[in-house]
Amino acid sequence: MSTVHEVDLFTIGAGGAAYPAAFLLARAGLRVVMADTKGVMSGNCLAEGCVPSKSVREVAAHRARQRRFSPWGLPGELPVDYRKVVAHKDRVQKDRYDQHAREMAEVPSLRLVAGRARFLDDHTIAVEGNRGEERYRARHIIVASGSDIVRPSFPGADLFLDSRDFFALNPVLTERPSSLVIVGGGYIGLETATMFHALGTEVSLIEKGPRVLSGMDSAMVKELCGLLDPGIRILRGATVLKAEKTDSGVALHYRVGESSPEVVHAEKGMVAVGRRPVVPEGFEGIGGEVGPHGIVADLSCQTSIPHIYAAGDVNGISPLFHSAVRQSLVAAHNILAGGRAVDAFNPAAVPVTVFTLPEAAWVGLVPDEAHRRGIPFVTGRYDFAEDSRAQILGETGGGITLLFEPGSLRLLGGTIVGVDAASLVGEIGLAVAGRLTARDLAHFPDQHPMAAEGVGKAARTLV
Ligand SMILES: Cc1cc2nc3c(=O)[nH]c(=O)nc-3n(C[C@H](O)[C@H](O)[C@H](O)COP(=O)(O)OP(=O)(O)OC[C@H]3O[C@@H](n4cnc5c(N)ncnc54)[C@H](O)[C@@H]3O)c2cc1C
Ligand SMILES: NC(=O)c1ccc[n+]([C@@H]2O[C@H](COP(=O)([O-])OP(=O)(O)OC[C@H]3O[C@@H](n4cnc5c(N)ncnc54)[C@H](O)[C@@H]3O)[C@@H](O)[C@H]2O)c1
Repeated sequence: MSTVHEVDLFTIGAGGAAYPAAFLLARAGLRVVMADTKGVMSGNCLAEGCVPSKSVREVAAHRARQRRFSPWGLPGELPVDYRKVVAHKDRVQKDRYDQHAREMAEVPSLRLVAGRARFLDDHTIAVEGNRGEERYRARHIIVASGSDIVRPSFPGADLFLDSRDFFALNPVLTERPSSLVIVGGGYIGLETATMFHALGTEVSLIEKGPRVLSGMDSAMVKELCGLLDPGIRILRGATVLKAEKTDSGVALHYRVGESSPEVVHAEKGMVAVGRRPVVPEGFEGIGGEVGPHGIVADLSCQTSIPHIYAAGDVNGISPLFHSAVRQSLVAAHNILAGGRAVDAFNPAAVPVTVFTLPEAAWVGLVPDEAHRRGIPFVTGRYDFAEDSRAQILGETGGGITLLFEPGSLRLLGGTIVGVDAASLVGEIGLAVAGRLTARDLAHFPDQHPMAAEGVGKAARTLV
């Protein structure tokens, strides 16, 4: 029988849902071990998600902006050397892995073990790694095992790449395809479509639902779709029938509604049809509750087993990196409080951005949700057509829509489509979290000439 290591906190996974808690509790003097199959800290955000996809996206955004600037004295069409784009992406990933290794080295009481963790009982975990099995007995556990790619099952789907093939370190895709067909019109499909179109690839996107970005506010999505480059071919309500290999790449057969089957040819295909939570082996066997969106946890991140917390993508509450980080800290605070729920995750103040070109972002209450829940609201609106920064950049489409509680004019939420949306949503989110009112926003002297001026101007339509 191997030794059982006694620890205060054990995390399954070492991504954004794990390491903020691990660092906090290790610095507080607790014995902490993180286990991750990758053997490094950072999870999928750095391995194949947020950071690498946005490293490629920013190059594409620069090229799109350069093309728009061509009437104003800059050469228009920049050539793209995609191998160097990938090299940049890989370098950012490596730099961040090095940075995280240095951060780990500063906290000697924190250990990271490489291997797959599984529950033996509600306090005991086995980790299967290169050196065989190690066992840990933990007072507290955070399950932070994240999510993984869903691969669709249509015939020939294995011919298609996925987001890992595009964005992992040393990825499968190293050359820019001349044409790309993407299955799935969610976050990853639409972000990838707009970035590769901006890099010069001919892009078709096939979405099975009646609209792309389903589940997001319909007015915001409609405004965004009106601003996407019409050169991106988007087919909605389409059923994929099969994919085949051709001399020049792939052929995807699909049908829209009841119409006759059609085919799209492309050099490469990508599937982006969602992610599913990864529940560690043994969790259900020890009585842990799992629902359709992953491990069932409340907003204090506690599961049905009081000393086991679940944070990040694995609980399906808000599958975003910054939500994972916040939930990790919520779990840590509640563990430090002896299992009492002294802290809770607030899903009503989480900024979200779809990093398309242009961007769309929202936080808190949005019109569709307000209608669905019967919540009354009044709106303040600012069009980027009037905005000095938008005019300077030639990006005058879209605008800011803020939702306020009638009477008190407390800010409940907002949507932004267009210039700097991903940055503006942070300011609006902080105002929602801080329970600010239209008057507070109207009186704040946002900087000129930046798009944030629009936040105050939208509020001033009501006070
Ligand atoms: C292409 C792409 C782009 C994205 N872009 C954004 C973005 O711009 N902004 C944003 O906020 N979010 C983005 N996301 C989502 C973001 O990556 C996730 O929300 C975030 O990584 C969740 O963190 P996590 O710690 O919960 O899980 P993960 O990052 O998935 O980490 C879980 C870790 O646990 C490990 N693990 C799993 N099971 C076990 C086990 N049994 N034993 C040991 N280890 C295990 C996994 O290997 C993994 O390293 C993107 C995702 C993708 C795929
Ligand atoms: N900017 C961000 O914050 C960001 C960026 C990328 C990913 N993410 C995270 O990653 C998750 C996964 O992203 P995703 O884009 O893979 O999933 P998603 O759930 O956002 O979208 C999947 C889309 O694929 C469609 N679909 C499913 N099966 C299909 C089929 N057979 N044919 C055609 N369409 C089909 C769905 O209707 C849906 O529109 C997101 O939910 C999000 O949590 C976040």
